[in-house]
Amino acid sequence: MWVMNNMSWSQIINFLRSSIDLIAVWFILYYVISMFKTNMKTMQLFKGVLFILIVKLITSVLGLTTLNYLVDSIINWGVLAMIIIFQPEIRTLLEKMGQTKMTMKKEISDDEKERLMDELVSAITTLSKEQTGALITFERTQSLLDYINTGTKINADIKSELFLTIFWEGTPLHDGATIIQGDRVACAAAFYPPTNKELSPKYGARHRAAIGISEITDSLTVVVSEETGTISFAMNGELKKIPTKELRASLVNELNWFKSGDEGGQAHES
Ligand SMILES: Nc1ncnc2c1ncn2[C@@H]1O[C@H](COP(=O)(O)OP(=O)(O)OP(=O)(O)O)[C@@H](O)[C@H]1O
Repeated sequence: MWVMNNMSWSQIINFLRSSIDLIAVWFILYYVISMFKTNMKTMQLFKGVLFILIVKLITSVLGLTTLNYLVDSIINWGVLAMIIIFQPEIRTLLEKMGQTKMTMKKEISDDEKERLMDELVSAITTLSKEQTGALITFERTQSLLDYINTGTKINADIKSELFLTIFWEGTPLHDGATIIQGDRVACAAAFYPPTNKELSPKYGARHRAAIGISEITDSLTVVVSEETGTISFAMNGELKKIPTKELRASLVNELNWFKSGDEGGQAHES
């Protein structure tokens, strides 16, 4: 109160301006860092930029003019190159800034979520038992619109029969991935950039695609192997085998649809 009494209006306005400035910078940094954390490609970029800045600092301090000139050229052209190379990531970042929660955009009752979970578990379990290869991706906070656009839009209810029909080998849509946005099946036959990681030879193109999308977005992809029927989750660039009995609990846990996180933990296998 004493401080406020002794401040002129212009000082108060300056103080508020600086606070808004700082809060805005904090928000931008927060979003950029959260993007880096979930995206391997941008994480590598972050390390690259950090390396160049350190080299720039060293060359300036030591007065290494030729090297300094070279680093300056890299920085000047690098900004343009980064905008071109990381155009999808920049778009995702801007989209993310304008959204609140992508996973469940509209209010859905817990009963309805239980029903959706039953449909998903039933579909994935059947696909696994019948050794039908499948890729099912759940959008989380980062938009998958770019990848939905590579497939065939469906915008249908989540139904077990729909997944069994999509991934049946006789249909034109069985090749590629199905993407789920909230409580809707957004598309089928989507194409993902495969990972370049070294993987065991037992993993083919389907598993590479699942890991690939999990490296560049924070999505969760369920992969069912055609060869073995094994169910795996691809998240944050890693593949994790999921025993059928744990499928429901693992999905509930990863998708975070239920507030307390433990509803529907029992497997309801059909
Ligand atoms: N880049 C991609 N994006 C989306 N789907 C893909 C991609 N590459 C392959 N697929 C899907 O994976 C199928 C090929 O899987 P492949 O048998 O090579 O993989 P796999 O990892 O060995 O799996 P499985 O254990 O099921 O045989 C394709 O028919 C297609 O449906």
